[in-house]
Amino acid sequence: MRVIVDANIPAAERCFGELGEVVAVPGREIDGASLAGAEALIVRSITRVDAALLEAAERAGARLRFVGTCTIGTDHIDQAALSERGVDFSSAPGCNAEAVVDYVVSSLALLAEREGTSIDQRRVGIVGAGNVGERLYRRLMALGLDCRRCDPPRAEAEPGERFYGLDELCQWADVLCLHTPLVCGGPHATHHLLDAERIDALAPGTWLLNAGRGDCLDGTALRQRLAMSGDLRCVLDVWEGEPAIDEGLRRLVDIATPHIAGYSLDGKLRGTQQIYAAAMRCFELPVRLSLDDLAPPPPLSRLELGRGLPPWDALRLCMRAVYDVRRDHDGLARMAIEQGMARGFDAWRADYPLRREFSTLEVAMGMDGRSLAPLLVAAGFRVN
Ligand SMILES: NC(=O)C1=CN([C@@H]2O[C@H](COP(=O)(O)OP(=O)(O)OC[C@H]3O[C@@H](n4cnc5c(N)ncnc54)[C@H](O)[C@@H]3O)[C@@H](O)[C@H]2O)C=CC1
Ligand SMILES: O=C(O)C(=O)[C@H](O)COP(=O)(O)O
Repeated sequence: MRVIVDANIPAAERCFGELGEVVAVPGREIDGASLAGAEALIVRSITRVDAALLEAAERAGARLRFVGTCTIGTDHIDQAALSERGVDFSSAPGCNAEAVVDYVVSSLALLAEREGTSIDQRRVGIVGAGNVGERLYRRLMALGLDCRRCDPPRAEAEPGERFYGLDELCQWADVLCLHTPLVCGGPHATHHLLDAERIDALAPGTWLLNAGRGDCLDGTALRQRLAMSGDLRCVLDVWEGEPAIDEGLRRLVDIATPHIAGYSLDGKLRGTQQIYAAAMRCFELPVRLSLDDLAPPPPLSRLELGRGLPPWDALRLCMRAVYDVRRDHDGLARMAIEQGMARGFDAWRADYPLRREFSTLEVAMGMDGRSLAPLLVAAGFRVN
């Protein structure tokens, strides 16, 4: 069997090699011709799998029976077009949700440090409380922040849970985190959910983060507000028009990264493993590999904290030992200068430096440091 995989999928050969010949193609170059003879296609989010691609693939002699995306988001997949052709489909729900939460916590801590404040005084509004948003909600609440959620589909399905309307949340929050999927129609559409009117209404000093999908936020309206008054702090990981993003907007935001919030090795491997398992089930083969077989030991597995550090300084130190979001912000800025915006955006992602999740680090501390343990555990570390 011939399996076409996005070249940016770790452990692809090891996992999908169990099905047959694995051919790696850069995600943006997967077209009908490259699918000639293929029975399985494994992508990430940058390959649009729609009727046009499937028709071109059929003309080139593909006999697709399985399509999998090793990502949480599915807006790049026309699932109706697959189902019409009887092609099995699977995505990887939740695979990199922990990594996105690490990214957000790391970014909030950096903004607070730059302002000389602490994040535990902030009121955080989370828009989209699914695998990512709900984990973020729990982590931030455990860290002592005041958080509220907006999720109309969940509000309808779970009348016992407390959710807030978007406008109410925007008024209340001084930090707004967007974690919605891109949904283009229907009662809960998210395209430009944060439109010009809502962006203009944000109170000065609000911190705005988007790690969902770029099209959920009107980037032109945000650029105009930042250019006019510069009174918001912004963290953008996702953008309209990726990879050729608005360079003017990139320069104006405080933390600008190239859609890597979920790019921990753990998150990527979890995605690969979930799709490997789905593909094996589709072809009625045994699932032999687990995440433990794929994930190497982390380069830093244990850290011993000395005495006397204030709690949030200790936390920042542990976070930076595992992941420092400034690396990705600086990396994108450098790549944009060296290679131009679109190529630079993809170059940083294709050659992404190793990153592990907070949970891979065990923090040790002496008896007098025990009071730090709850904070570190709340942030996602293991302590002993
Ligand atoms: N920046 C990155 O690297 C990553 C981005 N993502 C994006 O984040 C999105 C969310 O991920 P998950 O939480 O895992 O997905 P999920 O499907 O578990 O949750 C999405 C949540 O959004 C809610 N929602 C839908 N429409 C809404 C609306 N109009 N307003 C508010 N909430 C709404 C849903 O009810 C659901 O609870 C993904 O669809 C993907 O597009 C995911 C992983 C990595
Ligand atoms: O899982 C998702 O959804 C994401 O947004 C991915 O983390 C994005 O990764 P790529 O598909 O861009 O490699």
